[in-house]
Amino acid sequence: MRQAALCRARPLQLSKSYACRESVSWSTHRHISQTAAARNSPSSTSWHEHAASIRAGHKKSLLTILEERGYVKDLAGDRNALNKLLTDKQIGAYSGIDPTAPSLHLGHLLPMMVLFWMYIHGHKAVSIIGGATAKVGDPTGRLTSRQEMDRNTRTSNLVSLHSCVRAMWKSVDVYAERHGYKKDQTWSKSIQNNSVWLSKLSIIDFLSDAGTVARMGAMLGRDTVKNKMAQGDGMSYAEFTYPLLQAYDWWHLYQSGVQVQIGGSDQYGNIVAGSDLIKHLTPRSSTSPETKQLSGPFGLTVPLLTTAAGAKFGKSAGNAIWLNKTMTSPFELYGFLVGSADADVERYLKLFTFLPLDQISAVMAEHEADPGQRKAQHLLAREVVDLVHGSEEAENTQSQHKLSRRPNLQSLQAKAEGGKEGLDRVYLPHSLVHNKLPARILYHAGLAKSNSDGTRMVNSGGAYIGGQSETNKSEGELEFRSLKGVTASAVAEMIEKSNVLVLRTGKWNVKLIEVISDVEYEQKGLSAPGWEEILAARDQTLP
Ligand SMILES: N[C@@H](Cc1ccc(O)cc1)C(=O)O
Repeated sequence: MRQAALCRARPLQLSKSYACRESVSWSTHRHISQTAAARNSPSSTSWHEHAASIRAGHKKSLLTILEERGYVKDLAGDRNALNKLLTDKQIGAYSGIDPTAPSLHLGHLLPMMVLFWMYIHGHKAVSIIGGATAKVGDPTGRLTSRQEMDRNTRTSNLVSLHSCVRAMWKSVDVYAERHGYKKDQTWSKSIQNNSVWLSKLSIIDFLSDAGTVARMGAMLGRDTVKNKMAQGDGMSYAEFTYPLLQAYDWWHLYQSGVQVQIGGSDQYGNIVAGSDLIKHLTPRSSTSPETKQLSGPFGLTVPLLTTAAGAKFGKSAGNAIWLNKTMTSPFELYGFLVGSADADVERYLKLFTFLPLDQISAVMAEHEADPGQRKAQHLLAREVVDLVHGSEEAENTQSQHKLSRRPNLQSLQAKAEGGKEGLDRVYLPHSLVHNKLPARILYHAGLAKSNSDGTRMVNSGGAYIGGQSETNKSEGELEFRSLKGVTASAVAEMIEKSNVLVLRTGKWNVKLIEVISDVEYEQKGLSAPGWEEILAARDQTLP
């Protein structure tokens, strides 16, 4: 019976990308660059030698690294066997995401980080997008069923989630290199859609493989089933079967060496369902118990993160923080992370960055000496934006954030009076500034003769925006950066916070712009280049 099940399961077609991967031979060498090597392994030594130095206690094993950084909540399988497996052998690891939304969110990043660590240590990483499982919807931890999605939304979610995951994986290579882990051809990653195999699976094969292995007692005993039936909106047969579909994914992947599944802490039950299925469907062999254990499945769940205030991590005011920048701007992502509580930031640095632990301890010591500067939070925010959106975006976002801190007006004035800068204070109405390109604001503020003159100044690097310096402790110290690359929305966000904008052209021409409402501007009887046009347009639209 078991053999028969195996024979049916084997001929499942592999997806194209998978088939490609399979043709790449699995080298037994780890290639870790010099810098990382200094921390983790000897440069370019064989897997063998590296394993020997871990066994001798000279290097940390990958599992120890994961444990030390706080990634491991629960393990399905024996800890020491997994430790040995990850040390001795190049294996495959996977984590799945159902495309219930068009983008990854910050919560997805945690299990993905474990996959990234495995990847940069030479293990084969597989991201599964649950095109098939999303049609059923994982009921885990829910009391109410998900709203059914129409076909178009499902397809568009699938496509955009896929591109989001792909972008993440691309970013990881660059981010890893910045931290000393240099990519080589043995690094292997793939993204696969489980509808490739699940939609080809016949119901009879499914029932006779997974269906006969799963026991009703165990399935009915699961908290999700009990709670949803007793306190929730009941459970459909399809939802009840969800763990078996996920189990089948793993069984499918296991046959190509994917021995580890990683998931959020709520995924433990689904992971165990997969591990049980694999154990049942794997033919008994005459190998020793140890060899058998080492060839078996292992599950790893990451902790559920809650902020110091008890909210689910990755949600701000009840909304998810997305990794797709059209849904959550890098500025907002940075802002969310920079707002991390002092009690959380060290933990997050370990979980969401590749920074070595000694560097994290060093920054924490600096942070504790002067918590007001939020040095650790800024580092966290910058690293995560770098990982998700790349280093250029991270640098821009960080300087925009620094600029958005409200300048201290009094000391700015004092500085202007004492210094060479001719600081001129002007008012501008909201409509001339809000969501306007910086070049245009230069014109309205009287710093450029026209719109195009403003654009020319910005493009030639002759126009600047000022904000309060963070590095310099003297309050109100002005720091200028070029306006080139500063977006209208960054300026808008800045104004939203402080209502003040400091712009400079050339060396000395500085305007301190206070943004007031259109009504107040009119009441004050003020005018600025471009304001008449706004008034004229408004008068025309009046009844
Ligand atoms: N059930 C997982 C997603 C998933 C889908 C398929 C898998 O094979 C694995 C995981 C979740 O909801 O988070």
